[in-house]
Amino acid sequence: MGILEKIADIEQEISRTQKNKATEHHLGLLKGKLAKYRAELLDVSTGGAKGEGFDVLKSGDARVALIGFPSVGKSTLLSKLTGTTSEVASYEFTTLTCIPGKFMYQGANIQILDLPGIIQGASEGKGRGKQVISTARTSDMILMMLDSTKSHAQRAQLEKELETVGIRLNRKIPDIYYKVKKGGGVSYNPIVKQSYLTEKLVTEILHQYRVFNAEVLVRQDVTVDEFIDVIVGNRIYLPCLYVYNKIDEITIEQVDKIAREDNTLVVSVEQDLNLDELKEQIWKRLNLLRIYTKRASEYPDFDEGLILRSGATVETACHSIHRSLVDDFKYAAVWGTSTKHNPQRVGAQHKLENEDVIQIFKK
Ligand SMILES: Nc1nc2c(ncn2[C@@H]2O[C@H](COP(=O)(O)OP(=O)(O)OP(=O)(O)O)[C@@H](O)[C@H]2O)c(=O)[nH]1
Ligand SMILES: [K+]
Ligand SMILES: [Mg+2]
Repeated sequence: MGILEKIADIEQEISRTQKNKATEHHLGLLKGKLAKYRAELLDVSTGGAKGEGFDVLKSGDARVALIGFPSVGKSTLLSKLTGTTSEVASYEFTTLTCIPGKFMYQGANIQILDLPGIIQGASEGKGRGKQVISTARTSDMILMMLDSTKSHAQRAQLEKELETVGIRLNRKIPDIYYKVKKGGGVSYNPIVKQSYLTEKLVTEILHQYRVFNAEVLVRQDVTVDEFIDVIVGNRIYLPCLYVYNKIDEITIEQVDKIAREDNTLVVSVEQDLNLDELKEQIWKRLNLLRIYTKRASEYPDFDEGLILRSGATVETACHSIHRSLVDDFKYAAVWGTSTKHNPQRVGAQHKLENEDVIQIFKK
């Protein structure tokens, strides 16, 4: 039996099995097996999926991947936002490769990738699915474009394709410490009460992956799927914005209903509706910091700024100003929300926040 058939079998068995306390353990094991076959299929663990993506040079401060079914308006958006031309047409699969473009927002240079439309079964290699998904894995954020005139089910279908290949949307990395050991068996330590995991289930799932000695420290109440994610590894956690396009074709009541959903924005790319808000929402989800630098007895330069990743420290800022600055670094003065007083004298490990102003003092 091929892997695809094995996967289909297990999926069928999972959907046939009633979900209750008595079947929980069995279902957990099935999920473990399913994740294993999927990993084999995609070969992500061996790096097979790498390099299969479209080879587009990463440039700018962050990368956004446009994912959606055919003809939802992805290329129309790329052309509008970036001025790069990507062919737009009313027929499906107009775009057959990856077209990069970029736009500036809040001083950040944001790269956006227009990709071929994906179809159901993409995760198994249908269409250009594998390439699109591999490229999506290299991005910092997914912009999932949906057609607001079409069935609402499209969103769940696309989410499933991405889930299948280990992309987790708008979710945090489960707080589990997991380490494979040389001996001593499986040591399972839940720090908080678990609703789904048991020592037996954890041990048996690990056995499916031929892991017989490991330390598992679970620091939050997790689902079986979250546990499996940690075991399989190679998961990618990305922010996702759901963008419903073509609202010019639906009623105001319908627009209102869609707009109320989480992480969702309604737009009409063609009619220029809500595109400024779209840029703002992209910026927010990329979690970038804009930091201003200042010289002694001068005002900060609010036109120029450093664009850093969330979590960046004063040391990171030094690096992005000049390579050798860290060596000469004595201390920094910081004004902004990251400090108690303004200015505050801080060391290299001080964490910066958006819109902080920083002045570096050298030895
Ligand atoms: N009514 C309406 N039509 C739009 C809007 N945006 C794009 N379209 C139309 O939707 C069709 C598909 O647009 P594309 O940009 O080619 O869509 P795509 O998602 O890139 O399609 P593929 O590359 O084939 O996957 C075109 O006929 C566009 O004119 C919009 O806001 N409203
Ligand atoms: K199209
Ligand atoms: Mg296109």
